[in-house]
Amino acid sequence: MARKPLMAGNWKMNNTYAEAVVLAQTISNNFDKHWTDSVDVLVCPPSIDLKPVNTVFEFDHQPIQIGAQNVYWEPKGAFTGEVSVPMLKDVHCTCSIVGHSERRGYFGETNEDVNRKVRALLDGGLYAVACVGESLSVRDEGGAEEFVCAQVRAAFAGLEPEEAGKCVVAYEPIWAIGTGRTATPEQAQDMCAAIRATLADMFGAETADEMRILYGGSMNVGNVEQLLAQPDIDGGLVGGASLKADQFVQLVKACL
Ligand SMILES: O=C(CO)COP(=O)(O)O
Repeated sequence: MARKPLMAGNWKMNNTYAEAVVLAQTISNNFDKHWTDSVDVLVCPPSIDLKPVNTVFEFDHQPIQIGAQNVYWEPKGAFTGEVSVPMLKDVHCTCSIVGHSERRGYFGETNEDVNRKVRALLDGGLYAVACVGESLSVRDEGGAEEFVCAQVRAAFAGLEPEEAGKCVVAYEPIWAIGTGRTATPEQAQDMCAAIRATLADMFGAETADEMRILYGGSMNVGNVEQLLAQPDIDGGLVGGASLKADQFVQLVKACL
């Protein structure tokens, strides 16, 4: 089964409100809505900018999805600083990133937290973009595949195959994020193949074959073609290059 690629921009903690609106508008102005016949496109701004960014895309009738960078699993209540699945749904998010290495590293997010977030998103009708990836020391010790596949198992523990099938995995080696040092296409492919084998073991080959696995980590217009040419890489989760409208649009076009 041919998987539809997904090109996703993770804006991280960048842009003021005005800058976010200008970036969304510039993407929209340079975007041909027919592209989404063959590629899904997702933008993940800071949560404060989800509504205005989506308003730009909806006003222009652009079929560009918006997603959050993080979510909490409780629906509402006394959880200062958190944002819930119903809140994301209310501003027309289709998904949230969960388990990004920056959340795991700086904010102590655990595999169990990631699993709760995946569960909450699916229960609320949204899908998860679950991030996995090893540090350089884990890779140098030769344990990268085992480490990453354990993260996949933990993120999707307890799901039914139909639920898992809605989700996306993003393989982001920590040593390649924001460093300009991309994994080689072979390194990325090998890991994405191992992730798919893990998904097949958990949910069956048919589901694993449907699920999209993205690569993230210094993806840019210079390396995107080679990465997308790999059989188990179905798109990208892009940080730095997604903050420049022209570059993000080029990355989308590379999926066509
Ligand atoms: O972490 C990433 C996307 O979630 C990747 O970031 P960069 O593309 O800036 O390396």
